[in-house]
Amino acid sequence: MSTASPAVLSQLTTWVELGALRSLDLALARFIAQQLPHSSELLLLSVALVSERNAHGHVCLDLTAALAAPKLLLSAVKNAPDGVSENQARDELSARLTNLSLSAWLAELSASGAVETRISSDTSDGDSKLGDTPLVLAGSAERPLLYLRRYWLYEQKIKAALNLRLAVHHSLPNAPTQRLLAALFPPVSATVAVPELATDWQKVACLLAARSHFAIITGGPGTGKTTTVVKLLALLQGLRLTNQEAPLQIHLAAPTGKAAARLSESIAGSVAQLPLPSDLAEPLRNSIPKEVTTLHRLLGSLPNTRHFRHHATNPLPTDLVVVDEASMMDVEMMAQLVDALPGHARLILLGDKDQLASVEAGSILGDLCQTADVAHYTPTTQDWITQLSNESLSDEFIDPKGSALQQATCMLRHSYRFSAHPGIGELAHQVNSGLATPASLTAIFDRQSHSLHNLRLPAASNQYFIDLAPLARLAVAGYQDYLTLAKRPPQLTSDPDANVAALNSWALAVFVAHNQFQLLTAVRQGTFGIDNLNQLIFKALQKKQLLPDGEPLWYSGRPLLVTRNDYSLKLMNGDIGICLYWPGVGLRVAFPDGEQGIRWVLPSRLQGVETVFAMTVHKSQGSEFTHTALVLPDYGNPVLTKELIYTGITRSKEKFTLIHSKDAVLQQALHSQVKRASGLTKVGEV
Ligand SMILES: Nc1ncnc2c1ncn2[C@@H]1O[C@H](COP(=O)(O)OP(=O)(O)OP(=O)(O)O)[C@@H](O)[C@H]1O
Repeated sequence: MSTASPAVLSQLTTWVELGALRSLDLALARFIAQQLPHSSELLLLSVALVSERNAHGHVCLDLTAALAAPKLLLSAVKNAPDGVSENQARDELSARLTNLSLSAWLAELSASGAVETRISSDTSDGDSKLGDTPLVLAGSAERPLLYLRRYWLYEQKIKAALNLRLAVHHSLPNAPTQRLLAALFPPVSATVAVPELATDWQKVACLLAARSHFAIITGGPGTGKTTTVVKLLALLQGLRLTNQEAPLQIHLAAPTGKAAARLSESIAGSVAQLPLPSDLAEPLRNSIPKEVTTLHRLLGSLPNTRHFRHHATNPLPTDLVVVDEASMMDVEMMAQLVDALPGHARLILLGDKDQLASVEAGSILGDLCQTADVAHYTPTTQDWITQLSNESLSDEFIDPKGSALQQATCMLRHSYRFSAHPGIGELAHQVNSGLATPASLTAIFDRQSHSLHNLRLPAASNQYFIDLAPLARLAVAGYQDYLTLAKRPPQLTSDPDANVAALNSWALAVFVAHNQFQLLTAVRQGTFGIDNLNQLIFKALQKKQLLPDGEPLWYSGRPLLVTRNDYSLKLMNGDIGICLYWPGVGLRVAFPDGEQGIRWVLPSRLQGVETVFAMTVHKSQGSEFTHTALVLPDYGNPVLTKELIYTGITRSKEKFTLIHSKDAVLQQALHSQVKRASGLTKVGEV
C-alpha cells in the first residue's frame, strides 16, 4: 500500500463520526503518523484496528481472523438500532482488506519502524532484549497477532508467572492427607444416585489444587466452588498444623466489591459447617480467613494512576491468594496480580469459565480453561488421585499428553443449587452447549413452566415498534413488593438507638423483597437500553402509585447501582442501594454492609450511581436474584452472545423469564460466541 497520506486518517475520522471507531483509536493512528511520517496507510489502519479491538475486549488483533471476516471488526461504539452507520464503516473496511494477503500484511508491518516482530517467540524464558516500538507482532506464522506493546507485555508477564508456577508441585504426605480428606469429605450415600457424581469432582479439585502452585477450579453456579476452596484451605492448613508448621498467610480476593462481599458471606457459612477432625477443628477454623477483599484493595491501588503499592519489588506479604469470580479479571489486572505475588506464593483462580468475560481486554479464565470440560488428566495424575482419595476418573478424562495446566485445572460438574430448580440448570446447559435454537429453548420453557417463562413482545399497533407494555407489567409485578414495603417506614420514637434498629431492620426487609426480581438487559443504548427501560418502568410504577409523581431525581424506592468504587464511603462498583425516606428527616440511601447491617448515606454524597430498574447483564455478574428477567433487543448487536444469555440465566435462583420479540435475534445470540483474540493459549505446554 502507499505511504501514509491523509486519506486513511480521513477515512478513520469518518468511521469515528459514524460511531464505528473511538476517537482514541483515531488519536493513536494520528500519533503514530506524526512520530513516523513515513508510516504506510496499512500500518495506520492496523494501529486503529488494534486499538478498536482492545475496546471490545480483545487483547490483540488476530490478522488471520480479520482477513477471514473483516465485517466482524468495527463493532459499534454506539448501538445504532438500524445498524446503518456501522455497516457503512464495515463495508469500507472490507473493501480495503479484500485484496490484501496475510503475507503482504505481515511484510508491511514487519518493515515498519513502529512494529517489533516476535512471531513464534516470547520472553517468558527470560529474553531481555525488549524493543520499544509501540506495536508488537507476535503469535505464530499461521496465526499472527498484532498487539499494542502494553498488552503484549501483560500477556508475557502472565505466561511467565504461570509457567513458573506450573513447574512446581507440592508433595502431599499420604497419611495426613488421607485423614484430612476423609474428614472433609464424609461419605454421603445419596450422592451415588447422581450419575455425574460417580467421581467426586470437589475432592479431585481439592487434591489437584493442594499440590499445585497455580490451580484453577471452575464450575457453573452452585457447583460448590466456594465449598471446595474452603475445604482446600482446610486441607492445606491442616497439613501445616499436623506438621507443626505456622499456618499459611492466605488472602482471598475478587475483582469487584459486590463479588467480594458475596464470597465473604458464603465463606463464613462454609467454614462454620466444615466437617473437621475433632483434634484440629478449632485451630483449623481459625486459620481460614473469612474476609474477602477486592483485588484493587489487595494490591493497594494508588490514586490517579494505574499502578499499585504492591508489585515485583514490593510483593504482597502472602503465601496463597485465592481469586473468586476470576472470569471478571482482565489481562491488566491479572498481570498486576502475578507481578505482586512473591515467587513462593500459590495462586488459585475460582470462577465460571462460561460466564461473560470482563468488560476490559482479556478473558483470562476462558483462555486458560479452554479444555476444562474434557480435563486431559495424565495416567500419572489419575493414579495419584486414586492413591490419595480412592476417586476414579473415567477414561474420557484421561490423556497421556495432558499439559501441566490441565493437571492443575478442575471443573466441578454438578450444580447443587439447581437440583431444586432443574429448569434453570437445563436451560443454562442448553444455551452453553452452543447447540440451542429458539425451538429447543421453547421445548424447555414448556417442560419447566413453573420456573421458566418466555415473554414474547408483540409489535406495537403501528407495526414499526415493539410493544413494551408486557415488559413494563412484568417489572411492576416484580418490583411492587419492595416498593410497597419501602412506603411503610417504621414509626420513629424519642429513643435514637431504637430508631436506628427499626430503620435498619426495615431497610433489610426492603432489600430482601428487592432481591426477588431484577430486569436485565443486553444493551446500554436505544429502546432496550438502560435509560429507556428505566424511564418506562419508572412511569409504569408511578401509574400504580408505587412511586411519587413528577420527575424527581431522588425519591423513596429508587434502586441504585454503584458504578465507581468510592473508598471513602466504602462503596464498590456493583453495589446496590435503595433510597428510602426517614419519617420527619428526609431521604437516605441504604446499602447492605455485608454483615446483615445497613450503611446509610446522604444522597448528595453519592457520585457514581445510576438507577437500576434495568441492569445490564455485565453489571449483574456476581449478583443473584430470585427471579431474573432478561430482555433482548429486536435488532442484532455484536454484544448478543451465548455467554451473555448464559450469564443472564444463571443470575436466577428460582425463576427466569426470557423477554424477546424476534427469534432471529435470539438465534443470532445463541450461535455467537465470545471469541476474544489473545495469545494466552499455550500456558503450561512443554
Ligand atoms: N458436595 C455437596 N453436597 C451437598 N451440598 C453441597 C455440596 N457442595 C456444595 N453444596 C451446597 O450447594 C450450594 C452452592 O455451593 P457453593 O456456594 O459452594 O457453590 P459456588 O459454586 O461457589 O456457587 P456460586 O455460583 O455462588 O459461585 C451451597 O448451599 C452448598 O452448601
